[in-house]
Amino acid sequence: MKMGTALIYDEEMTKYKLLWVDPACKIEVPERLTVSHDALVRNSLADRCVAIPVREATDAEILLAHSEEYLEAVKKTPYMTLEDLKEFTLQYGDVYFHPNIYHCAKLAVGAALQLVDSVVTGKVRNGMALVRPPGHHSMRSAANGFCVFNNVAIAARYAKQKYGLERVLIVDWDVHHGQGVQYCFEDDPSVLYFSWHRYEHQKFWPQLRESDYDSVGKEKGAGFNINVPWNKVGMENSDYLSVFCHLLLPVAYEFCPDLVLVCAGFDSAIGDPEGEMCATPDIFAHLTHLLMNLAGGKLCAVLEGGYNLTSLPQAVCQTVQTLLGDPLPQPANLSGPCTSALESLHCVRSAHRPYWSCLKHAADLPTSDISTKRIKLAEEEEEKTPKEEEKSTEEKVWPEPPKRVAPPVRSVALLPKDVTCPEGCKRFSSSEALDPLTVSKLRENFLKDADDGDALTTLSSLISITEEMKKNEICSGLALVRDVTMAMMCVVQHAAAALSNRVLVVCVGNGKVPSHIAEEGKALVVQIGSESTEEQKCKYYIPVCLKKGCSDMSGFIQAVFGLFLPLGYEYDPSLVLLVRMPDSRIHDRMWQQLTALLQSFAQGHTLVLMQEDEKACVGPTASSLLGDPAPPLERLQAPLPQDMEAMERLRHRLQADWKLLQITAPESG
Ligand SMILES: CC(O)(O)CCCCCNCCCN
Ligand SMILES: [Zn+2]
Repeated sequence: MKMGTALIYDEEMTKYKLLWVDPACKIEVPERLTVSHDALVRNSLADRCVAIPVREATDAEILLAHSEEYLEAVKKTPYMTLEDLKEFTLQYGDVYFHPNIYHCAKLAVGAALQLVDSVVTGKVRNGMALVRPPGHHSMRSAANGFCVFNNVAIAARYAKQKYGLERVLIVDWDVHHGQGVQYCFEDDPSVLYFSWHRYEHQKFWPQLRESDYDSVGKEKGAGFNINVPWNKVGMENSDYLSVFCHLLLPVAYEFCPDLVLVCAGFDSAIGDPEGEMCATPDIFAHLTHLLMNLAGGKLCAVLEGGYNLTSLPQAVCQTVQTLLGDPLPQPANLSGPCTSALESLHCVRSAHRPYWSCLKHAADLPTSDISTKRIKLAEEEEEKTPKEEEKSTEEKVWPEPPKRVAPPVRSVALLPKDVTCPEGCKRFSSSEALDPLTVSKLRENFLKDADDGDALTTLSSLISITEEMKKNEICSGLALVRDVTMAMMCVVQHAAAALSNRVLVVCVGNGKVPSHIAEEGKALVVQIGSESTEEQKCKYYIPVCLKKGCSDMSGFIQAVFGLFLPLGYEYDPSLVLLVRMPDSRIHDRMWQQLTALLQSFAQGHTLVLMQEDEKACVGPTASSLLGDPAPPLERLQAPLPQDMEAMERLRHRLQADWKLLQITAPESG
């Protein structure tokens, strides 16, 4: 049954601020929290969430990540004079204290722990905590970067200790490196820490050598710390999605976490004075969605940074709306990753090749290893002529994120009469008759025997469903049909021609897929099976072959992340047709993961076609279409080398046409 989304917020955490002049800290203002919460209220998102109260963290909880002497020192701050507070602050970097900040810091930790409790005990499915002070820079015995206690690091330790979780994934999409988290877990294989961050070859704050891609973790923790340095500003949606598809998601699925914690900083969004990036707020809807099928959907997002009071609330709303299960917005401006991002991606993948079987086939370090660039560029920096004044981030403009309207009907089912309709789905019966022209075309084009009334009803129903999707009256649908290939042909023909849709067709399993439907680019057909179907005929028909077929989960998931998702994002369809070919032998869990992940596209307009005898798949498919998190895959063993090499060759061949398939910078080949 559909569980809720927790929202944890208390205005007490707005009751501290900078009491003196400090240019480094002036951006960290109480309004960050009020504008974010007000936006959730204004967009009727707050009242769709389960409000969970904050609480103060106990000493014991804070001591999970901090030293006693540090806690004792911070405990004294409420009684300090302004001069004492200034003096006390001097020992730390880029942070300020206030008589009420200790209280707020305890509430920020407590909020994160309340969120963990609500998600892990199943009171809610997922949730977000809007907190300040942030946490990911604070260290065992030091405040740093606006942070006093490390909210997410404490939450990870707390979750393991209280609930015996074995593996926790921390995804830090804040634009700064959460070095405090890295230090906390770098020798700990049970906590995988992933962070991307503005780095500029160590020139950007906090200018740490250990924030570079070659900090992979220590001793037993080797491989469980992943740093993606952004060596240029201006990173866009494509850069973020490429790193998710080609690095974070394959590794995260291999890690198979019991809980996902997000250091949800939104200073990585456009307009932020710290990040100076160009990714639009709607991208956080996609980043959230791509993480929501890990750990059975157990996802806790905890606010870190975000200093542009326009993009911050927009990104917070995009994140919460996705946690609530609403359809995703069409991703904006995917132009392909930039060279600098590809260099970083390439370096991180090769640095982690020894630790993750999904990266075993990553190419070697590029000859021009970017770490050497760190020194060279720093030297060049001096004599560089001053660039013409860039637009300041505050003047940056971007379109309001599109309204994400959930259609009145979430999912329909076209089923034989004897098959019960899954709860939450609406049984589809073609109410209005199709216009006679369409019917006659169906007869002549698709029906083997023109008098096959049932087939005609099925096909005309499928067409009606695609039309109602087009009008956004239905979000998604599933259909049990006698002949999936004929049904697929019919839907593609109609959708492409009549509705000028771009249709992404994902065929799971062997079987002849008439590639002519892909010819003119109105449909992109990807097919995954065990036979190396004839060489790929054109740019829009892409066969993927797995030696052991679709039952091979690790090979399959690599194809999903390395090929299907990047292709889907770039193709940007308005309809996704997921076809389960007869005897595909795909595991239900993998099928549910695929059904869930494909809802990244076309604002969730997914139509699933299955053979009539696959009644058992109706329930699981429906639950994924209804937005229930797909159950976790068990721990994946290594994908077959020959499959990975074949996919590598395919990716290499296609990347000229499909930029999001690139994982290395052009010149490094
Ligand atoms: C949570 C967080 O990662 O957003 C904190 C960022 C601290 C930035 C300190 N330097 C600021 C320099 C001012 N231009
Ligand atoms: Zn930040």
